[in-house]
Amino acid sequence: MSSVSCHYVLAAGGTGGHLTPAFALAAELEKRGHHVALITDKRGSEIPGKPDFLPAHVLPAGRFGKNPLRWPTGISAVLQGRGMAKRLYETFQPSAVIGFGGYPALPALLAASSAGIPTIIHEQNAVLGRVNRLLSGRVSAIATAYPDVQRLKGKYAPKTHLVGNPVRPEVLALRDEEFPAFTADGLFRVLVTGGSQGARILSEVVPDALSMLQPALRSRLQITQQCRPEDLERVRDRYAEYAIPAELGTYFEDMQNRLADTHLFIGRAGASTIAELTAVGRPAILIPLPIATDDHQTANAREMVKAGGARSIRQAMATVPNPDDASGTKANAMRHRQADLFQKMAKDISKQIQAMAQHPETLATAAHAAWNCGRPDAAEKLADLVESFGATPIQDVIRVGAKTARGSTRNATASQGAAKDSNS
Ligand SMILES: CC(=O)N[C@H]1[C@@H](OP(=O)(O)OP(=O)(O)OC[C@H]2O[C@@H](n3ccc(=O)[nH]c3=O)[C@H](O)[C@@H]2O)O[C@H](CO)[C@@H](O)[C@@H]1O
Repeated sequence: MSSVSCHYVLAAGGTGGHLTPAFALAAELEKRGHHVALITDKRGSEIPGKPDFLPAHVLPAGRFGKNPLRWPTGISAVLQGRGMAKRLYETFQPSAVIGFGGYPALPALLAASSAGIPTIIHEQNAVLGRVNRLLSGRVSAIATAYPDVQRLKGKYAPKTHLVGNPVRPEVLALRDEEFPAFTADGLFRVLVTGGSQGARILSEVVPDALSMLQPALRSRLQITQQCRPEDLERVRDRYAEYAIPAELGTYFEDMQNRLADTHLFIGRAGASTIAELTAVGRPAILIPLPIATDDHQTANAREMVKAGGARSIRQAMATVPNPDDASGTKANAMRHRQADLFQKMAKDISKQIQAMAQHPETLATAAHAAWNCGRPDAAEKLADLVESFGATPIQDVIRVGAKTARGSTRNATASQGAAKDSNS
């Protein structure tokens, strides 16, 4: 740990998936006496949970969709963002800039590397994301959440460091607590979430899956389920019909309390979800989002499944069409097919729950296997890596000219130091 107070800039897209680890790193760096600023988009500057000490600078989001006609707008936003980032660095004088993926990270890291400022990217998923892939050749170091990251070129291994995916301190605090006794109050508590946005498929299949459990298990169910706002009433009715007690909400702010009581999690395999389940040690049935880029949620789930901490179920359809959108014979046939697929998925999920939860010890063993996959020191390891680039305060690194060459020397030296510390 460095005793020198430095300045760092974190850059992340404005969604929970990118910002949660960025906030955790910001908290760790602040605790170590450093000054931290955030570059994000408009959504990120307004997101709940942003630490008060972290000033947010909003860059225009330069998106590159599939339509090449829109690319000029994206390129112009990146150039504009790069200029804004450069001006920020001139006053803030960061010792390193750390990107967490998402579009605002692209101009922020391009500006840093062209100014000779050391750059680090953090990849939360088990597949390298689009922005991180674009930046991977230029950056000083790559921090990963998983030991194997698909689409990360082997030639970058020397600058790649496994750190894990930092989670919120209040969730991490549960790591040393015992798995809740399955029989203490007779209840079997199941938590269902679909990532930060919720997932419609869970509303469609989970109530049915739970209703199919054998009576001994079903009669002890206590459900907490996150639903999309438009699904809330339908899911409430479904649980009422099955006489299964359920607390529903569109977003639970107190995830630490929910996880503390949970015996089994059912939901998506987003990066932060997996990091939290493994930090706390909760067994899971994971249903990866089938349309996630490069199927990264299936890749995220793999380590936990292999270890015995989770079972993974493939979602039958890529999308769930709105039942109100279609009419006529073809639409009816489609609805029947969809209902059959949902029914099959519900049966699958039910079978897996039955197998996992039939005996308290099976569930506790899976919980322990999940716990073993956790990387609770992710924020510290990432902060160590960051500090290895900023132990010596830089004064004039922004003055272009000699700085690119100087930056690369610093990068190489710091990267080697960090490799010794955190490459495991
Ligand atoms: C739909 C989508 O594109 N998801 C991507 C998005 O994840 P997304 O942000 O949707 O999902 P994650 O699992 O990474 O994070 C969800 C976060 O929301 C929290 N939560 C959830 C529900 C709730 O009621 N309360 C609550 O606090 C969870 O505890 C967790 O911290 O970025 C991740 C990181 O790149 C990717 O892995 C995901 O594939």
